[in-house]
Amino acid sequence: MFAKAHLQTALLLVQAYKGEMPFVHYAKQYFSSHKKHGSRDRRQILQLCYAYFRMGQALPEWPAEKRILTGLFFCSTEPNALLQALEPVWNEQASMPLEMKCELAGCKITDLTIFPFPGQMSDEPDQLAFAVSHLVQPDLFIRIRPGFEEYVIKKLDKLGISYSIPEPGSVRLPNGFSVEEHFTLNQQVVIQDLSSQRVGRIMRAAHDYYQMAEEFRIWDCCAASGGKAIMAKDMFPSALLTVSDIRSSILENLRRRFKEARIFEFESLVVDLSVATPLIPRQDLIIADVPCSGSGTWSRNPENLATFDKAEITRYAELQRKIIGNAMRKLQPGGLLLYITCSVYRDENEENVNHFLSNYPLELVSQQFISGYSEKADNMFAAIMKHI
Ligand SMILES: C[S@@+](CC[C@H](N)C(=O)[O-])C[C@H]1O[C@@H](n2cnc3c(N)ncnc32)[C@H](O)[C@@H]1O
Repeated sequence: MFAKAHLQTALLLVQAYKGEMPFVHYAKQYFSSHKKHGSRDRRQILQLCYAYFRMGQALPEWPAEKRILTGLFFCSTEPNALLQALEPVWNEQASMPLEMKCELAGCKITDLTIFPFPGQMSDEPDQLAFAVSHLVQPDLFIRIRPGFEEYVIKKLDKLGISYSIPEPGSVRLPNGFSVEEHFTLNQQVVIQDLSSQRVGRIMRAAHDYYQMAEEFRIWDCCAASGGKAIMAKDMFPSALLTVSDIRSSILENLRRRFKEARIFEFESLVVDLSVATPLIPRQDLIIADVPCSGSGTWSRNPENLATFDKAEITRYAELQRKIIGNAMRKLQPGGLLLYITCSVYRDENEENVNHFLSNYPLELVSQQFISGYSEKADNMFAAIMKHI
């Protein structure tokens, strides 16, 4: 009976939500003005809402209630109490392959065009596999900081949890594992998606290929709280690091994280790169992990699958061009520009790289779609360009 009431609340929420803020904040506001929902109710309602969002653009002609239930069925990998209460016949088949679930639900797997604007995507992903990957919540990944490899693995073994090592230094953990309870966050390990860690390997390869000195200048020009910057410092400890971001509050987070990470020597500054270039020396490596649609990470915030506005792709692509235009003024001849997005849209990725190559003295070293969708990880794009 509660499940049916929760379904009605979820229906109300998903139909009222228009993408005005992250859904988690929207739902929080709703629950704070509707105190009758206890924590178990809230969990179930949210589960139903997210099941709906994970259906994204698929089967738009189906009524919203049916899309919630179908989403719940498709997202369930084993029988569970909520599905049992709402669709007991489907619950018995919860572990079936997706193709068979589709038959049972009255659709075909090719109807699962979950992802918005697939025609705008970079060529790389297999569109259907990519679309249905959004039915699954990605895993949690940590990067082990240099010197703590043995300690972390021993501790994970001792805890007896199920983990795996997709690549040396990376650990895949079950969602819900409390990293901070067991490790000193940022000192021993950093929470960082697998694809983001792979960007580090691209950075390392380019550095080694060009035989750059170990002591060189790095500028992380869109640093946020410093995920890429900490990784860069772990790879090149003697590099002279500058970090900047448009938001001073996020740089405060960065400074706290850097302290925990025992990184004390760096310059930090607030700068809006869409309109200005900071007064800093020319750099050997600029890391530009630019603001983007985030479309490669929508498995983590699936409400975007249902609400994303196409005009945002152009808005981001233009902002990215402005940012690179100003950052370029500080790239040393012979230096490297590492352009990164967590987008799957061509305009933010390959098209922007073409624009940079045509407008600045740059040559392409490599560009790569870092595909995470088949590994329960994010999807990213990275291009390395050299100042000629
Ligand atoms: C994708 S995030 C960077 C993530 C970060 N590199 C990491 O690994 O954790 C992009 C950052 O760009 C910043 N940003 C947005 N617009 C900007 C601008 N005009 N100038 C400089 N930074 C900007 C945002 O505040 C955000 O922190």
